[in-house]
Amino acid sequence: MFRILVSDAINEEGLAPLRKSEQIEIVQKNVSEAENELHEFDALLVRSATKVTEELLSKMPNLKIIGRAGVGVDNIDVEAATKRGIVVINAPNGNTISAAEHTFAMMAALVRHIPQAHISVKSREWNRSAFVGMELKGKHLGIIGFGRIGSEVAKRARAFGMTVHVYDPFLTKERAEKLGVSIHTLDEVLACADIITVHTPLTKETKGLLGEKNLAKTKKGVYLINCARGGIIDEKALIPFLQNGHVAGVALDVFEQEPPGDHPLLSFDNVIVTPHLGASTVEAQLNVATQVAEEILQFLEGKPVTSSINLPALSKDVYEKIQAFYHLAKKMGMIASQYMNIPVQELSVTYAGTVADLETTYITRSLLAGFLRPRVASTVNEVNAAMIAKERGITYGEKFSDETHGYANCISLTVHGENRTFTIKGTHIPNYGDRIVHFDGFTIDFAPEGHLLYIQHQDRPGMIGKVGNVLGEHQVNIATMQVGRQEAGGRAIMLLSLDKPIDDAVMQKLTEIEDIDTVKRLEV
Ligand SMILES: NC(=O)C1=CN([C@@H]2O[C@H](COP(=O)(O)OP(=O)(O)OC[C@H]3O[C@@H](n4cnc5c(N)ncnc54)[C@H](O)[C@@H]3O)[C@@H](O)[C@H]2O)C=CC1
Ligand SMILES: O=C(O)C(=O)COP(=O)(O)O
Repeated sequence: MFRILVSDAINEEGLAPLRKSEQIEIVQKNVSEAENELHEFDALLVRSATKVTEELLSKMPNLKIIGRAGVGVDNIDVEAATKRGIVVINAPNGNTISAAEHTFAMMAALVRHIPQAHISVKSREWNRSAFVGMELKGKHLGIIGFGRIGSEVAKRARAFGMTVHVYDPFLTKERAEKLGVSIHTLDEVLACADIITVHTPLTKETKGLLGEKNLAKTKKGVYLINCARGGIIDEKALIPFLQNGHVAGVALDVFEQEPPGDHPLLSFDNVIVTPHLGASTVEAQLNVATQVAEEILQFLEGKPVTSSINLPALSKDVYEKIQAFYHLAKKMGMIASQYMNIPVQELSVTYAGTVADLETTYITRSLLAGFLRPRVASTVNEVNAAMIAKERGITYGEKFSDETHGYANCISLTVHGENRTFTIKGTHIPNYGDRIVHFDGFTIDFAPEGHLLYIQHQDRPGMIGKVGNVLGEHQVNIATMQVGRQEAGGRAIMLLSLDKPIDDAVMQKLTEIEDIDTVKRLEV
């Protein structure tokens, strides 16, 4: 049974996929109401109101996934979630149209003074000359941030006969051409625009992007719109520009602090505001809730998610193709980590054959997670494996090769430790399973499953019997056994799979057998 905490207002119909599952219980409470049961939740579903801080995460040790029914994840400490191995997903395009339409509604309201005129008429006034506006046709619109919403705003602006000027440092020429806009520098946009609208995420670079310095570069009489994130336009810096009339009007849907309380900007007649309504339409809320609910369900059923903020993107089709290798790689990582139980500096993974054509990033992350799992006390999975490896000074890299050793596919892992290197190779055979085909210099063939026992010994007659006797005396049943040697009478290995794990006493007995050099338990 999985428990999901829904801590913000999420569209009820959108939750239907989760409600259908008998394995899921949904609790709709805000975080403080759920204070005493926070440790029980497997998933958390939020919009922008819940602040998912490190402190909150520390109270939710069972949490595996955070779903954001919307775009912006600035209310979530993604780094802290990643460290804990918690997947963070969002619904990137469910509210695009609503946010673009709201931006346009704000633009029209701003230049035609609709909110002010509305208040005036409601106050029983009829003052037509006080609300003379400006046409949008023929005006220059500056769009800062040309992603999903910015580009939808541009389409609508063109329909209104506006000229669009875009600033987005990550926008390629090809995409700009395809969308029929020209790319400008920020200074060019600031200098030419009659109206500027921002559509970036809130990042270190965009915080205060329209601050004192850049506001001074805008045209006198400019209108500004922020339907993206509070703080992209610096609220404090804006005040003198409104006071001296340089900025003709501002439309804000978002604020540095939400709600903004008694903010000085609210006392300006030419500042029009909405309470973060960009995504608040029936359609957008149904879209984002459904998208996130479906993704959470997939995740809890052990399937891949497609809109993760902290995992490589993976479609269902791709997941189906890589699934087998993903599991094989994890097992290879676990075996290598236990076998090389010394500090290691580097993992090098080589993909050959059919696996080399797949999305190997994900497979490598799985291998890395498998490798770190026996070494790390905290949860380690594909989400935080790269971060934990970095913290521990372990580098890793991928290579591709044609050498499949006769198999259709082959994954090879070489672990570089202090004064020692270890290589393991594995293959996945459809309808047969995973096989380890090379182990530390030996050609071998065993299934990487369950309680494995590795023994390295001198190739002498009777060795198998001696090992069998010790295990038999201790009631340990051998399920399978594979042997390999480099040359007759030389170094040889046995890999046994046992029905139960063996304890230290049995290990000791095995080590005491003459001609046995090494005995290791490998749990997969
Ligand atoms: N008011 C509301 O209710 C809503 C607000 N939003 C917010 O709108 C914003 C845009 O959302 P989307 O278009 O979906 O995101 P997006 O990721 O599709 O687009 C963001 C764009 O900003 C650009 N960008 C990043 N850093 C930049 C920089 N330093 N300078 C200029 N451009 C930069 C990126 O290259 C990208 O093209 C986000 O902040 C999102 O949280 C989204 C939905 C509803
Ligand atoms: O999706 C976004 O980024 C939004 O800002 C929408 O926020 P909300 O879900 O309406 O609190």
